[in-house]
Amino acid sequence: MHAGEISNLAQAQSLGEFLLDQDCLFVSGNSCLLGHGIKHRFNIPIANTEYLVEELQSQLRAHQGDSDNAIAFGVLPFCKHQNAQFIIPKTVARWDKNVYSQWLNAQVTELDATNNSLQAVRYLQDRTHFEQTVKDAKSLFDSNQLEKIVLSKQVDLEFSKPLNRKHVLNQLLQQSQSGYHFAFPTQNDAVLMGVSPELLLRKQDQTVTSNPLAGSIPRDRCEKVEAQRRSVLFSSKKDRYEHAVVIDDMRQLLEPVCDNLKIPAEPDLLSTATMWHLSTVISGHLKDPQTHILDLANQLHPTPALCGKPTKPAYQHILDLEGHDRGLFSGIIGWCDQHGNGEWVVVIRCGELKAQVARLFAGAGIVAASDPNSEWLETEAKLKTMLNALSVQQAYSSFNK
Ligand SMILES: C=C(O[C@H]1C=CC=C(C(=O)O)[C@@H]1O)C(=O)O
Repeated sequence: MHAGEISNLAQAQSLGEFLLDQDCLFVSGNSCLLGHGIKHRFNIPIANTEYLVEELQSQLRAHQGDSDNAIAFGVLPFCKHQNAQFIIPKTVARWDKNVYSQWLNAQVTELDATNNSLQAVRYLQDRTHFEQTVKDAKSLFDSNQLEKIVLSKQVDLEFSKPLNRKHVLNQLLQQSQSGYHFAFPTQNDAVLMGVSPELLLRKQDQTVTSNPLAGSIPRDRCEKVEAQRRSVLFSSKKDRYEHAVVIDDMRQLLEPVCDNLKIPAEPDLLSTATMWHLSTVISGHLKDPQTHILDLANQLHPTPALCGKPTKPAYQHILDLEGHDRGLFSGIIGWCDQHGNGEWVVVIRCGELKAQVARLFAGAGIVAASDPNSEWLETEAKLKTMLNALSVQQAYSSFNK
């Protein structure tokens, strides 16, 4: 199942429609990997990485057909006691991103956007709850139990009519030029879609690349304010520390398995349509060419950008403090082939769309210097990627007044 190349609209149009209940999408740079139809869907527990990789490889072999390099799309949950979901598509094609965007855009009409209003907003963790968890977490830093923890909220948006998922995906592509757009039909008849800014791991032969993010500030329309915010973020001791905790953790895991691991001494700034982040691009050359991408990705996951440091106690405190299962949110999503190459990003700036409800997720890294109110506002700003794609930014704000 070698991925064929789709580079013009005429070629694309001959393929019919993108069907969100059975097609998978993963966008990286100018290229989209598209899986059409479901040949085989399966689950694998993620608690044991060796088992995960062996089972995945054996499923790919069993369903490779006449291909010499079958591809699976998948999503790993946040919790290590749950299962990853995988899909081996009937066909796979690599598209030029612009061609894919035009093709998708041609499948939605303006009518799709109208007459669907926001009826209710239900927080699984509301502002009071979230701010209290930040305060509780701060007492754990005082007693030296933790260096960092990522706390999150989930919110259900209920609409008057079933959501037009294709329209929402189209909006995500139109509104966010950069980032890794994804769509994956989950087992419970929902579609997980979003645009993640954070590359956990890419592997092509012996080369691995990662782009961890941690430390954030919302964007602003005014160029002057933007410049101020960039400089505040870049020089913020609190955000630099939040970032350094993630980088140290990744270095520990990648250094022993890579030759020539490159990690810049200082972070850079990366922007999405709504946020600025501290960002570091890490690259290395794998010592063992046989290493499968999920060998490493499942060990790196969850990094302190989604969980905390030390990982195990942070994870346990997240369960206690948040009080709701994160499910696939803050997991990892991507694809891999039979040679163990692939690309996985963290499941953030996204939503699970099911019938009339969109469940959104947003988290923030908490360290000793965190302020509960600012962290809540940061999570609100992070929701904007999906609120804008759902065209409900204003309606959502009026529910919060
Ligand atoms: C947990 C999220 O963001 C993570 C990724 C980038 C920056 C983050 C931060 O600055 O807190 C978070 O660690 C989210 O967007 O829901």
